[in-house]
Amino acid sequence: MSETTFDVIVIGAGPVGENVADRIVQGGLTAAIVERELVGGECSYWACMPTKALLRDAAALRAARALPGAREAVTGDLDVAAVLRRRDRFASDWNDAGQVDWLNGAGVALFRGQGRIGGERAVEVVDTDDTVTTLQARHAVVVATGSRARIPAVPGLADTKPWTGREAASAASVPGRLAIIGGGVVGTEMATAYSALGAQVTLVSLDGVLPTVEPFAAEHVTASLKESGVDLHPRSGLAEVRRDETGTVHLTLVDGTTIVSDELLVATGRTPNTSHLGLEHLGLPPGEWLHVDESLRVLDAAGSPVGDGWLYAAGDVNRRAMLTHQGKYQARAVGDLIVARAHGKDVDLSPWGRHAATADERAVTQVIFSDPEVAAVGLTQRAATEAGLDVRAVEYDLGAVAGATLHADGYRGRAGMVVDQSRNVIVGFTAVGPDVAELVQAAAIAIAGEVPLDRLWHAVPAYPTVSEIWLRLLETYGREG
Ligand SMILES: Cc1cc2nc3c(=O)[nH]c(=O)nc-3n(C[C@H](O)[C@H](O)[C@H](O)COP(=O)(O)OP(=O)(O)OC[C@H]3O[C@@H](n4cnc5c(N)ncnc54)[C@H](O)[C@@H]3O)c2cc1C
Ligand SMILES: NC(=O)c1ccc[n+]([C@@H]2O[C@H](COP(=O)([O-])OP(=O)(O)OC[C@H]3O[C@@H](n4cnc5c(N)ncnc54)[C@H](O)[C@@H]3O)[C@@H](O)[C@H]2O)c1
Repeated sequence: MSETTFDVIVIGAGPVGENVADRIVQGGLTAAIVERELVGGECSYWACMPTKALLRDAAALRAARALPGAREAVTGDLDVAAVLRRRDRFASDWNDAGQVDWLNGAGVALFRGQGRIGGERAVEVVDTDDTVTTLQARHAVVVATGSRARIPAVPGLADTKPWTGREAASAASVPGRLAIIGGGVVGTEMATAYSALGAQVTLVSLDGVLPTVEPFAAEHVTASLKESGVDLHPRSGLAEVRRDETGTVHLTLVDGTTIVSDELLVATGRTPNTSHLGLEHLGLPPGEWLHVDESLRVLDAAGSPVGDGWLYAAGDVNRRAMLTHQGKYQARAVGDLIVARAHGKDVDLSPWGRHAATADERAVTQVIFSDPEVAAVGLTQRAATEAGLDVRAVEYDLGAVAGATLHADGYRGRAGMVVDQSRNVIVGFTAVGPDVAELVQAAAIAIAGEVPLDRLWHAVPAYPTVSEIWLRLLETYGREG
């Protein structure tokens, strides 16, 4: 019989669970991971990778068309079949053999099946033939079960069998007409992708496009979606929907507008994978997000760590920052913390300390691969003000920066930074424009490093690059003395 006792057991082998387990083994402990679907999770097969592959070819084409010389070499349209084939490759053809090899190489034991808490530090793994294997952890159990699409309770919606992000990411063909509900990140990226792939896209949103980013960035993306022919209903919701016998979807919006479409994508946020996880045995409500303390220990209803603190949660399931890279950052923090506690060593949970996931609160990075891209880190002006900070924000026309004019004719974009005036440090940065994705890491370093503005003047951007936006923002903010 194979080993069933491990130092740490991780439930869910998405990007976060994999990284927790890896960190545990690197720290000299043993780890098992339980996965009910594909090792690699949502990100590898139905989210980050395939969706970015769907967007990339159109972005390259736009870039070529923005240059008079290169434009002449573009003689046709996108080869949609080739785009989808490349997307399949980036989803590893929905085969997790490569990721399983990686787990094996990392020394992590894989158990396939549905994992559920079976008692203190115990995890039951239910196989497809209902065989139950009970695993016992010496130190900790980490829940990294992620999230899935939330389907709102709209009459007829469930019967319509709508697409979620999964189907949008893995579709075998492009529908003629695609209606999208939700103007958040998934809705906006998929409107961009499918519109470029030839679908007539309608986007319905309660609160506009990308409501959580800086308004100037959302305005650029909204204008561009309209220009590319997306039919926007930015202040409306879905009242009812049905799919007729021919497969056509009929939507009625709350304002009475009717829309006819071939497919419907629901992109209205996420719900946690915490049902059937045995949480009720611990007095926790199934189906809810897991609340955690600063060391990512799961808290009970009274706000105390479950048991003596043996249960942790990382990644989407704790809702701190639902992004792969932030979840992997949590994985590194919590993995090292569990190792430290197991060895009786001190843990450092001070802000920016080794075991603290401080960036979840202060320096979340995100790139939205819309057209144009949005790259942001830290707090928006609004979020900073709501957090009680005394901030001043400045913006600058990215299209006026020499590097940007060279990058593409007619470059349109904007960038802004939010400065905490009491400490003279940046707490937020946002850029919108073609190919701004790579700008965000410089800002992340400035924010996480709490680099004073006075010192930032000495980080001289090379000429002529888009990064000269840094100099322009500093000049706009003004230099003391
Ligand atoms: C369409 C879309 C595009 C996205 N694009 C990006 C992007 O470009 N960049 C980015 O940073 N983020 C992106 N995200 C977010 C990103 O996918 C998630 O933040 C990330 O996948 C979270 O990782 P996770 O490991 O916490 O959860 P998941 O990736 O959801 O993995 C959880 C794993 O746990 C397994 N599991 C669940 N319950 C059990 C159980 N009881 N027993 C056993 N196994 C279980 C699941 O099968 C799954 O494999 C996107 C999301 C969507 C929907
Ligand atoms: N590039 C990236 O980093 C990337 C890409 C895709 C997804 N993600 C992550 O995945 C997560 C899920 O994304 P999402 O877009 O599903 O969620 P979201 O929370 O970003 O956006 C959901 C949107 O749907 C709207 N909505 C909710 N109910 C509605 C209704 N009944 N009718 C109309 N609109 C409604 C909300 O107001 C919101 O604007 C996010 O955390 C996101 O950060 C990241």
